[in-house]
Amino acid sequence: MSEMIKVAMPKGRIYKKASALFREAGIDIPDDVDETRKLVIPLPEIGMEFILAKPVDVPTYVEYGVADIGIVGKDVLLEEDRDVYELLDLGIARCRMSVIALPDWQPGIHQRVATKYPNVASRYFREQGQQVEVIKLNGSIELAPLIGLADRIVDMVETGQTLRENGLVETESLFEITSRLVANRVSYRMKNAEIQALCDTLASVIGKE
Ligand SMILES: Nc1ncnc2c1ncn2[C@@H]1O[C@H](COP(=O)(O)OP(=O)(O)OP(=O)(O)O)[C@@H](O)[C@H]1O
Ligand SMILES: O=P(O)(O)OC[C@H]1O[C@H](OP(=O)(O)OP(=O)(O)O)[C@H](O)[C@@H]1O
Repeated sequence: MSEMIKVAMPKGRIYKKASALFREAGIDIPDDVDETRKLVIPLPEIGMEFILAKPVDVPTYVEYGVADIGIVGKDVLLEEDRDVYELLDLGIARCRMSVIALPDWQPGIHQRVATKYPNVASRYFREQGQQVEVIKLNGSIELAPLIGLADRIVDMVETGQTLRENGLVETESLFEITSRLVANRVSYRMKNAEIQALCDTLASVIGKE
């Protein structure tokens, strides 16, 4: 008998794209979970249980092994630095992580950068030899340069609409971001057949949707 796989699934943007990919691969999962308040969704017919998590917490559940696998943006993996095994680039929820500024931005003596990704931003500016103060925010990051909290931000750009509507410009693109399938290291050994089968099934439809 094959073992049940516990999957940490991020609610929100990624869930919608991931569910389309699963369905394309012939795995029947709910196409939306925004309506439900239930956090643990048993799916015995496909041998899985979904744990509906905040995107940023997915690597934590997987590292601790309370989820065997998870789906998470590369941005979160870069920021959280959790010990998980990155199995597959799903090619979904594509965007980029960039440095963004007001069009007339000039490097000053004391520079401040606002971001949801303080570890990534600090690492990047250190590598560039730029001394900056990094300020952690949790959303609406584009506000920071508009109202004078920071000179620049590090944030996600997808369509560029948020930048355009707020008169901001992208000065550097740091990383291309997509969602990844990650696994707990022990689960990957103990439930290898099931996890590898899922990986192969998803791999066969990546980029086709
Ligand atoms: N335009 C985008 N802006 C931000 N993240 C994006 C974008 N496009 C794709 N992504 C991916 O989606 C993930 C964020 O998903 P979502 O916006 O649902 O969550 P969140 O805002 O981090 O979560 P929550 O609001 O629940 O705290 C990112 O980690 C990234 O990998
Ligand atoms: O290039 P675009 O297509 O405009 O997408 C980028 C925007 O989307 C995300 O914000 P989100 O909607 O998640 O809101 P938040 O910043 O409040 O989390 C991101 O932080 C950018 O602000």
